[in-house]
Amino acid sequence: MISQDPIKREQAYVSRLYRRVDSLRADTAARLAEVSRGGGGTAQARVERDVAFSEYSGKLARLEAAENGLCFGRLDFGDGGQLYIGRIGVSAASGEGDPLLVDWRARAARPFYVATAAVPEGVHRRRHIVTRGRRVVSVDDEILDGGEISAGEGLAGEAALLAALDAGRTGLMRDIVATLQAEQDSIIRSDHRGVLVVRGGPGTGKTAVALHRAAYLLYDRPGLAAQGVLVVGPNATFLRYIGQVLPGLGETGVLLATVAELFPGVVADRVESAATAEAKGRAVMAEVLASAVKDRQAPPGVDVSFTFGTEVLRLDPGTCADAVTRARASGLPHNRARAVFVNAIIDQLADDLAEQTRRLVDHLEAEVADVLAEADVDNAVQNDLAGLPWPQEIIDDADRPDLRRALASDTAVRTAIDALWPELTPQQLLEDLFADRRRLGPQLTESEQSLLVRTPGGWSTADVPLLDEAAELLGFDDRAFRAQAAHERAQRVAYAQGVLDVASNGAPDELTAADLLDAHRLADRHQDTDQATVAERAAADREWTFGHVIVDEAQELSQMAWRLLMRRCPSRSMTLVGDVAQTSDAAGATSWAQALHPHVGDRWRLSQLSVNYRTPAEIMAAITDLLPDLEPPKSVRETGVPPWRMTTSAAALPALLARHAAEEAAMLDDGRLAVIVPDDRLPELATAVRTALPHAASGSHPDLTTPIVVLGVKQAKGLEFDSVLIADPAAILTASPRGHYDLYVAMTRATQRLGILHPGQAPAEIAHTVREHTSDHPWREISRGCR
Ligand SMILES: Nc1ncnc2c1ncn2[C@@H]1O[C@H](COP(=O)(O)OP(=O)(O)OP(=O)(O)O)[C@@H](O)[C@H]1O
Repeated sequence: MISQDPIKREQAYVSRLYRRVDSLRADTAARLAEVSRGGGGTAQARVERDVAFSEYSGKLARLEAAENGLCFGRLDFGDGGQLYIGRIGVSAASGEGDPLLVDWRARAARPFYVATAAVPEGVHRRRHIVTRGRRVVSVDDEILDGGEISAGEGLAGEAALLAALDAGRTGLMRDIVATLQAEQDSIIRSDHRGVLVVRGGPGTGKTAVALHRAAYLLYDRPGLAAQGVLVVGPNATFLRYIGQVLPGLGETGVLLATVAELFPGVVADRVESAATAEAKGRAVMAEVLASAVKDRQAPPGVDVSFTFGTEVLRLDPGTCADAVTRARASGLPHNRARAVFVNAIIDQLADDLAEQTRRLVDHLEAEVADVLAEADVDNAVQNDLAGLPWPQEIIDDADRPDLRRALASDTAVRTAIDALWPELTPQQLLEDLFADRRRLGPQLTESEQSLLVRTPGGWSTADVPLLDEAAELLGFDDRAFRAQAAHERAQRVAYAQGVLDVASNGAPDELTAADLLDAHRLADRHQDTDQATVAERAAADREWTFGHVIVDEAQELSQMAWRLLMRRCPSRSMTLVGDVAQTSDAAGATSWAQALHPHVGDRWRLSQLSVNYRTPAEIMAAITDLLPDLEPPKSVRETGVPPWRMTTSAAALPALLARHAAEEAAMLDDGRLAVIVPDDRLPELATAVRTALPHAASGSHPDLTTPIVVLGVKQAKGLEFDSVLIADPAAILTASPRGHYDLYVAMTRATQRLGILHPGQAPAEIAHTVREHTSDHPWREISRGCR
């Protein structure tokens, strides 16, 4: 029993914290308003204003985000010291003494997550403070240095953790800063700079850990915010589900995207078969594309001739082949190497033209000499004729640039060059490649070629990594652009340094630009003023490279998608989370080593999460026959509510599904129910559910915050609901070669209850592990039986 005193005591402290945060907020808002009001002025004043604006608005966002659950813990140390832990760091108004609140990411906060009775880390008591709004509703203490090791040893703040896990779901993922567990904390704070793989079964907190690691790195590595963090998820529904976690932690500079969204300007909405997508995802496609580009550089087998003015110019295959060799030897991508090719061709044409002209002049001279010899012309006239400017003096070295320019701008010459080495966009290259099976090359089998050939129009998700690969191979001739950008940036840095020098001469207690930034960051900020956030700029720029990339459900990525992501992160500072057993995409990874070896060899680190926080033990016991070789993570809790299944006929399934969904919906309070169905039955069964529950959400972008949602099994990946009702498990099992994994994902989405309706006999995979129910009201009876 907890007496009221600790609650009162903590309330007093928490209220004091909120007062301080309110005052910081008011102060920051006032400064922001002041900055926003200022207009015009010198360039220097504008730079200072932009800097202050972005700093104050960031600070205000962090203060606003900390409103809920501002303070959630207290550490009492054996030596009498005390620390309060919360979402942000808060210092006293005087700026002196210990902080009033320590940011959960600070080193000092670590014992809150990792101290145990076995290794108390100097902590006497760990207190979880639970608040509702600004009110403290309970506290929960653990004494760590008392010599007793409790049954829940291994879990930090067991009561607070279980309360969080039992709470109803809202359709949006929540942060877990108050109840992070030690194994999760050590991954979040890992100082590993390269690729960190986080492996774990369903519900082990992989997604939560990945997002908290992003927040931690942004706190711990100050330069990272400017480079940006990319979080890649498997689909748009999942990204909406996790979308509030980082803003809720005060971090907004993170781009959340699916792979399909990573080629700016392309909307990947073309539908194609799983087999085609799988074929497009294989690494061999990189070779196919490289060959496709080479094909477009192939020298002709016969002479190419065209007219230039009155001359007929000819390019023989040997000349073209030499130019191709020189261009390829440059090592530049196709479109940039084109300049080398064009130079070589124009050089050759200019030589040919000079040679033709010389021959013409020789011929003319000979003719004139003959005429003169035949005519009786005196010496003086002969001398005058010899002094005339003959054409060979027109095409001398000084004239060559003009001649080259004339050649290069001549339409016939350009048409000929375009045919030999065309400038290509990634879209053109791919359209042409897929339009003609002869272009598809020897790396692919006949059946693979058949999967890829198609009529033009639109792009699929699996096309995006191919477009990106093509963009790399083709390049974009941006030398002039880059030189100009480098020059402008150097000017901005010099200018910004001047501003900082002046700004740092202010009064000692005034916040100045120099306190916040160095000249380089200031210069970049200044450039960004009309460009919104780092995330928005990164989203619009295919060549943006991120400081850190997080991939959730990383097992879903094809080899071609891995290549794209590696290009976005040359530093290879990455956190990859996933469960290879949950791969449903046939192009996805079956082992981490296989996926990563081509990019980082064996230079990656593996961490493991071992506890299932989502799925209760009763439901985990039901999946043992589904994937018998798999060792599932241990559930942290039991609910006492076993899953159930019910036999029906195929004809009766839709109506029965609607009825059971409605019955469960009525029992949900404010929780969430998902009806998970085979992908190809989604429209039909969603319509059926809506006859009983008209507000049930479904479709390609269902609103997960509605109480009932009907999802295809692939859409359910990564999500969770209080209750799950699965329809037609046999169809899920047989829909794809990875059907077992799909049913495994579906069954592990529930935090409380699971029901399964199967037309005909139950599939053997669940027949013995899930109890059959024959009554009309299984939800009610099972819940009643458990009371
Ligand atoms: N330390 C924790 N405190 C409170 N809740 C937690 C904790 N760890 C995980 N959870 C909760 O457990 C649930 C599962 O977490 P999460 O979705 O991150 O798991 P996952 O491993 O990504 O699952 P899956 O691979 O099955 O999609 C979430 O509701 C998450 O908030």
